[in-house]
Amino acid sequence: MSFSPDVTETLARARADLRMGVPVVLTDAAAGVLVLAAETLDLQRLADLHALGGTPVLALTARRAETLKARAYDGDLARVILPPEASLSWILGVADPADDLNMPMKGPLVTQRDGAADLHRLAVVLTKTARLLPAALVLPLSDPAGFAVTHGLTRIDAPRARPLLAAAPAPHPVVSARLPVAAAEAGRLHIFRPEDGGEEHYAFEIGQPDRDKPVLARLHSACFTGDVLGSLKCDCGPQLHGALAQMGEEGAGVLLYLNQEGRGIGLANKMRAYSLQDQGFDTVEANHRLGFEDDERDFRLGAEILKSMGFTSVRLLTNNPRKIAMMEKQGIAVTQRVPLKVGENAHNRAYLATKSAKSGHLL
Ligand SMILES: Nc1nc2c(ncn2[C@@H]2O[C@H](COP(=O)(O)OP(=O)(O)OP(=O)(O)O)[C@@H](O)[C@H]2O)c(=O)[nH]1
Ligand SMILES: [Zn+2]
Repeated sequence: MSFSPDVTETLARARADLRMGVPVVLTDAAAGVLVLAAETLDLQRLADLHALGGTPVLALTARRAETLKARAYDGDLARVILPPEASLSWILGVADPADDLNMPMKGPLVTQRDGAADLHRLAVVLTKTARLLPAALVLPLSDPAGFAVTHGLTRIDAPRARPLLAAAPAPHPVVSARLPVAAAEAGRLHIFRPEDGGEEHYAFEIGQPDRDKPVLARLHSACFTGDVLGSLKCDCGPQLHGALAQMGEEGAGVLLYLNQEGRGIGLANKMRAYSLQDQGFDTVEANHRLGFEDDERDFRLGAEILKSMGFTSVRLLTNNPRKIAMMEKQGIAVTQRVPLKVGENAHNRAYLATKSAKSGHLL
């Protein structure tokens, strides 16, 4: 029967569970673990976790561990051993850097060095892709399959899930309609939806670009603060409107609006990063203190959408060489980089300078 969810669907369920604070079970041939997202943990579930016995660990990225001065024995990952009866605020304090400067002595944190960390790594990836703080409580289970059935928990078979997490499913076109806008009356908005029920992405097509020629294109990542509120902390709003204006003037172009808010960490985490920036950290340091990489976006998505619209080459409006490299790697030729230098102001000058110094953005 085809009624049961497949691995992609089960992963989407697991993310929704973690966002609600519901645990999930991860298994492979050798072991099985119970996983709870640190961010959505509550007192009752923490008490129940302690009552199960065993030694839970808090799995963190090596980025977060570095700030906490905890040893990461698993390369990109650290497994912090939970002190007996660790409190909810202790766990949140380790996961969330908001109070790092007020409470610099969270440790010393003892980290685990023996045993496999593969399921822990998957747990952290799940919290990241659920747009939560990248921190997961992990407890080994003796009968993981039975535990999942008894408690009605989503169970994920790690070996089958990993390849899917490495390559997000390509979104498929759902609908498109004519949409005249200020920059161009001949506009058409296309909606793309991923198979896993995740965020939809949009392509705004201006005019009728010739599919046999390089199209003027922009891969724009969502920025609610800049695009909608006109934030002065970044240059996203002026870039969005500058790109549309240029396409309008040329009479043809395609603007992809990718829902990868905050360079892929989500709006809540971006606001956490902004709080850290108010404490004096730059945009890259703030991401790292939270446990994220500088840029968590998957630009393959944009290439997939362009291909499904029939485009094979672009004149790309960007200052980011990584976008160009990723397009080329995914089989979209970038015949020209069209610089998009707009919107510099007193508030975003340092941000733009950091992007050029640390993230390779072109001036
Ligand atoms: N994490 C984080 N994200 C930010 C910050 N400021 C802006 N963003 C996000 O950064 C992304 C900027 O996207 P883009 O303008 O498409 O990308 P870019 O890498 O600057 O490249 P180009 O604009 O093409 O040169 C958006 O998703 C914003 O929400 C910040 O301080 N921290
Ligand atoms: Zn922005």
